[in-house]
Amino acid sequence: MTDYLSVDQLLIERDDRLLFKNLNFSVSAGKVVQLVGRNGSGKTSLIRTLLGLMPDFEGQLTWKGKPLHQERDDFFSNLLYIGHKASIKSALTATENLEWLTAPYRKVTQEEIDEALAKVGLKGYEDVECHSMSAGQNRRVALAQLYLLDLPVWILDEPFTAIDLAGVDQLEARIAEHAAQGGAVLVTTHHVMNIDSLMKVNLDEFAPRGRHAG
Ligand SMILES: Nc1ncnc2c1ncn2[C@@H]1O[C@H](COP(=O)(O)OP(=O)(O)OP(=O)(O)O)[C@@H](O)[C@H]1O
Repeated sequence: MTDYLSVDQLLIERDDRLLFKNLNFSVSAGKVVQLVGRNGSGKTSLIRTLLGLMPDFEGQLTWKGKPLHQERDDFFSNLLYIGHKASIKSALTATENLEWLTAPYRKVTQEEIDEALAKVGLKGYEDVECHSMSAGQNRRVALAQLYLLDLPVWILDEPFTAIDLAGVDQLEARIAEHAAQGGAVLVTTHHVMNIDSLMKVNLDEFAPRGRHAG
């Protein structure tokens, strides 16, 4: 089983305040890692650290067994990251957003975009500017990338936010399908997921004493 990303003895602080330490886990082919923890426990900080946006940490981060900082190009060319804010530009249409978001990877056709938007329940919204869509619909536009890009590793920060029940079921099924096909997923969510290949990492267990949830 390919270990794509590994976190070894990771310690992260923000403003000299320890968020967590001694954190170890791997994001491997065929697995879904669900990152949980109370608000402020450091889930987004951990993702930002993996993305190279927070250089101050202790411990080792590896990509396919090699130091992540030396393998950034390979990491980013294999990664689909959908952040908490989902990177949707409100002045662009759903189609234009998806063309823009997928451009670094490959040229997608209008037909592919139409199909992906239909899969996330946005048939008929192809040419609608995102400022006239709801929060959940905006998130669905971002999630359409999960049907357009063939990248093995997904990092999804709170992907279920603002999504209705039907959308939640569909997203969960898509995540499970990706893992079943050999993909690897790191997802932060408080949503309870029923996925066989799921492994939970609870950051509260790695927080300093006295800062556990409760
Ligand atoms: N921009 C920032 N500058 C300085 N400190 C920050 C900043 N953003 C967050 N923090 C601190 O880092 C800690 C971890 O925040 P982070 O956003 O990583 O937590 P989280 O687990 O993702 O939280 P949530 O569940 O609320 O999204 C917070 O307790 C906060 O004190």
